[in-house]
Amino acid sequence: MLSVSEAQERILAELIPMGPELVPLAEAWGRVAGAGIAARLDNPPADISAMDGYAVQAAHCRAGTTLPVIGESPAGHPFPGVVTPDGCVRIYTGSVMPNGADSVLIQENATESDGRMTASADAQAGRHIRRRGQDFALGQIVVAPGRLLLAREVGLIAAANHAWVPVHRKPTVAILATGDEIALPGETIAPGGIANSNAPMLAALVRACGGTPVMLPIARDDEAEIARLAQGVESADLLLTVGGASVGRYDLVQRALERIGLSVDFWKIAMRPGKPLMHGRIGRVPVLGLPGNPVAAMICAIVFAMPAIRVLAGRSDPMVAYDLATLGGDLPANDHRADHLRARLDRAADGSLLATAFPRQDSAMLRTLADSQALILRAPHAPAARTGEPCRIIRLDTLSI
Ligand SMILES: Nc1nc2c(c(=O)[nH]1)N[C@H]1C(S)=C(S)[C@@H](COP(=O)(O)OP(=O)(O)OC[C@H]3O[C@@H](n4cnc5c(N)ncnc54)[C@H](O)[C@@H]3O)O[C@H]1N2
Ligand code: MOO
Repeated sequence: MLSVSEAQERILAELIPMGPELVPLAEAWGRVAGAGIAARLDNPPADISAMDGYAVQAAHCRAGTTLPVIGESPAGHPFPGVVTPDGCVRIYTGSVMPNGADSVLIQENATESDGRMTASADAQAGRHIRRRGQDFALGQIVVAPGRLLLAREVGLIAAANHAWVPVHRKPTVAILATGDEIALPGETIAPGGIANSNAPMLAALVRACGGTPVMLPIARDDEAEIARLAQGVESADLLLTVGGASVGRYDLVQRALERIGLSVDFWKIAMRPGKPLMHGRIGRVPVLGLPGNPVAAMICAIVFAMPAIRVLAGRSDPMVAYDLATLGGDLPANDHRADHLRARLDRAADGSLLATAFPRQDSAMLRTLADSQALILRAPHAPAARTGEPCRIIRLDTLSI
């Protein structure tokens, strides 16, 4: 069976990021930069005062010096003249420094009366001045292509004087849940039935990765029906199926999709939960066949679908990050499958993260998954581990899922 990292490589290998579109800056949050975004001006655009006070020549403004106030430089209205050794200009935070001045004496160190300012401290050359271009300069790329645009990037792009932003189009991700027992959440559930938790959960994950989910109708355990519902998939950028992935008589997804041209890349990986994961392609559309057990479906989605959707969405950093924590409980030796243990995260007294696996790790227990802040990663054949030893984790509490 394939390892988790081999499976990730094969899934990501052939994905092509979505093409570009322009969106208004106000719509850019959560999107991915589709091109390098260059500054359209210097920031600050001129030497600017960082404080309220007086623009002076430092060499001629010592404690006790009195200088005439020859003018004012309010923000947005630069002083047109020049500051000479025997004068000063009233200035404010955000005002352009007048020519000739090399320092700002803050007003707490000055008194003004009858148009004259008297300093109570020495001015220092260069003090309280924000230099032109010290944040970024005209033409510099301030946001690289592939960067996720959050509030800070939106502010930066605005400061760089753009009203429109080139982004990648959002990938459309079709979600096909299968199974005779699956009912819509809220419906009366027939004996033997179960509410469709997987499709809405996966749809939410797709959104968190920057994609647009499309929930197809639930397919019964019938090859022809599964094939028919998946038929329109050419208009999507990724197909996620869920359920019917294993070896039972009614696990029909692979055979059904082969009817509409599925070519299988791999099926089954050395992972728990998630062993029956399938990867393939229908025409140009990549397909991930997720197992039906909800926790297995979600963990496969985190480990494989998240990076895949992020690649399609244009992200240059698609992988889900691993972190280090300390084990909050003992763990037994692992078998040949890479394990992903649902775990609580706490802070130790020194501030470090403590990860404690829940005692029951059944792959149908969604409440345990929802109450987990992390997955503890156990490598194939990892020996037993003791409380206090280091462990690798995937943090769930920082993924917006
Ligand atoms: N003899 C074997 N049996 C199983 C094996 C195996 O290797 N040999 N693998 C097991 C593993 S591991 C998993 S995971 C499951 C995966 O099975 P399927 O992908 O075929 O999933 P189903 O049989 O369709 O469903 C499993 C379970 O999940 C429930 N389910 C399915 N879809 C949904 C949904 N949309 N929302 C909520 N719950 C759903 C379903 O009712 C079942 O309870 O196979 C093991 N078996
Ligand atoms: O993927 Mo399955 O049991 O390993 O849930």
